[in-house]
Amino acid sequence: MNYAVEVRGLRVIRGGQTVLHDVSAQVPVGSVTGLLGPSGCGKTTLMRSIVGVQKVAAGEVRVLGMPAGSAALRDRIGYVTQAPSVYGDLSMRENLRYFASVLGAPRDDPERVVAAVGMEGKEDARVDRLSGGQRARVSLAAALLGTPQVLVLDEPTVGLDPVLRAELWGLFHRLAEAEDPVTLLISSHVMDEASRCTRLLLMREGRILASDTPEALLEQTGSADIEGAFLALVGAAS
Ligand SMILES: Nc1ncnc2c1ncn2[C@@H]1O[C@H](COP(=O)(O)OP(=O)(O)OP(=O)(O)O)[C@@H](O)[C@H]1O
Repeated sequence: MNYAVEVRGLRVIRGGQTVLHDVSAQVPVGSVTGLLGPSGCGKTTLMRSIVGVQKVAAGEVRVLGMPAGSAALRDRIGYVTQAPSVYGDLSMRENLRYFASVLGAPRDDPERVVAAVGMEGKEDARVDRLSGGQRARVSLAAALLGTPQVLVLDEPTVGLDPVLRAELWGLFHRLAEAEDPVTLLISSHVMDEASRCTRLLLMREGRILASDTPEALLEQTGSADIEGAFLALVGAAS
């Protein structure tokens, strides 16, 4: 299998505590990989390590074959944090033009990404006057500029209504299935989003509990849903 992200023996210490213990994980190219686990288990820390903004104590993180944080990865990896990463006092159009110029993305790229996230007609409203879900889509649009090969999305669907959530998952799959596939790593603490992923990384207390397809995890644990599989794996590990 071809991997877009490879993590080996990763240890991260934050605030004097070890928050990732010897984590190893792979994200296959063109997969929609869900990073699932309870609040505080280390999902954001693992994502920060993958995008190269986290100090690591030990281990190795490679993205598209290069060490995480390499300059060559800057325009190949898009990262959407939980906190809005766009300017509230600018419009969506102004934000996208600004980020496109920083990235050296094509001039018509802002238009393309506005359409990709279904925000046509709202480009000129100030971002801080948009709803939470609309603001989430502005951040996602900014991450799509320049056509990155890897997208790392930290809880992108939190607080969104079910229709919008389904639309965004549809967009994630279209990106993954495109001719030049985008690899997506998407965190969530909502286990019922697991069924929308092609692969899962289940995390608990700074460790990877399991890494497989949703179907394989259900079969392996004999569970009816991923929440049941998670509990079975926790039981087996303790
Ligand atoms: N800036 C920080 N300084 C010290 N410790 C931190 C810091 N940020 C996070 N931590 C700790 O690291 C651990 C992992 O946090 P992390 O944010 O990676 O979890 P998470 O799974 O993403 O949680 P959530 O789903 O709530 O966002 C937690 O125990 C948290 O308290």
